[in-house]
Amino acid sequence: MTVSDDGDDRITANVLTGFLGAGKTSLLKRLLSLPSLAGTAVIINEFGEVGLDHLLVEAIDDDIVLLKSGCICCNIRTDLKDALLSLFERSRNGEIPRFSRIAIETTGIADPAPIVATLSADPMLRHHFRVGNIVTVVDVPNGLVNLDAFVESQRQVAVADRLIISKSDIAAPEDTAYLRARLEALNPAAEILELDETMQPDDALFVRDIHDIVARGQEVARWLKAETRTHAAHGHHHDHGHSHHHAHEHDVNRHGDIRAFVLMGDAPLNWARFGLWLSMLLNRHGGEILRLKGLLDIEGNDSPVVIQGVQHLIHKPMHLDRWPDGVTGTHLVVIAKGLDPVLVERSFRAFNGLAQLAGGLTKGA
Ligand SMILES: Nc1nc2c(ncn2[C@@H]2O[C@H](COP(=O)(O)OP(=O)(O)OP(=O)(O)O)[C@@H](O)[C@H]2O)c(=O)[nH]1
Repeated sequence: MTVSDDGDDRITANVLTGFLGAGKTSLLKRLLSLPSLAGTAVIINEFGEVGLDHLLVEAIDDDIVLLKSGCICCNIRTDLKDALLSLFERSRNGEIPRFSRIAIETTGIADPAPIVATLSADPMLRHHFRVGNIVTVVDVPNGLVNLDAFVESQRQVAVADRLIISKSDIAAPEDTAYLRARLEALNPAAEILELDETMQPDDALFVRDIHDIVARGQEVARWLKAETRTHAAHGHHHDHGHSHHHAHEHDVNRHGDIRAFVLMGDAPLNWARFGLWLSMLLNRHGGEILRLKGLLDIEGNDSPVVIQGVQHLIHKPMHLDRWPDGVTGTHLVVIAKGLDPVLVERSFRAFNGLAQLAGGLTKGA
């Protein structure tokens, strides 16, 4: 086991998700061939009776646990827990090599949020594991259709820290560009990388995350870019009647009722009051909030507090040693399904003692 920069010696669990056939196993194989990721155990959740993927991931035979009892998100969270704890025990007993990281590849039709919830909410699991980057693969040939047809596909994109566009080698460049625009609109805080099967991924995909002190500033800077993106998307939305737009551009923000927006604070927040507001929001709307990430300006603190969560779970807040260049004030990126950003913004401002904005929300997508 390795001790990370922040002194946390838990095993990092990376969730790898993406729709059926998107290229998850292929990406995982390439990642596991990197020397720096050699000490990675794998759990693959197969939908259906016969699991084949484990035959494809040869490098790591013994450390693979195959969950066959259906979709991980609805009925086998106990299996996931058992599988994780069993791997942990076996490595501690010396039956299998020690591992410092675990990759959980989900079935193509899973909503990954409950997997993250299992990892972060179960006290035993939380003691041994922490959630690292959630990586979602979306392929160009089928990605758009899947996004339109399946809410699971939208959710996979919405919760991701990294979005991988696959199969651009067999697609038209304009389709790849359009998919990228859709992904940016759906999850403006994620990093988007194009990686086809012939390209070797960087280990940073798994390794560089918000827990890494060196990467933390960069990671937060990316979240803050979301503000510009949601803003641009918002403006775009109002523009869509103009005839000079390419046909694709008309519906780039069409992703059901999932949308990203940014809450901004123009004065320092009271930590207790903010915590209460957030608890109330998550109690009531935890299922609708797919992802929440941000930087908080807290009364009495010179530097910002980083906060992030998936659905109703908020990870332990972390400090950033200084404000990123050019950034001041609270910025909270919310990706939610079926929530009216104007109402969330109103309650955020009212509860935290901030003046209401004239004209309502200014930064919504
Ligand atoms: N041309 C091309 N083919 C790819 C790429 N990535 C994956 N494939 C192929 O797509 C097919 C499906 O890839 P997998 O890695 O098995 O996809 P998966 O997401 O694990 O699939 P399921 O586990 O069935 O959901 C395989 O034949 C891969 O070789 C890519 O970037 N370009």
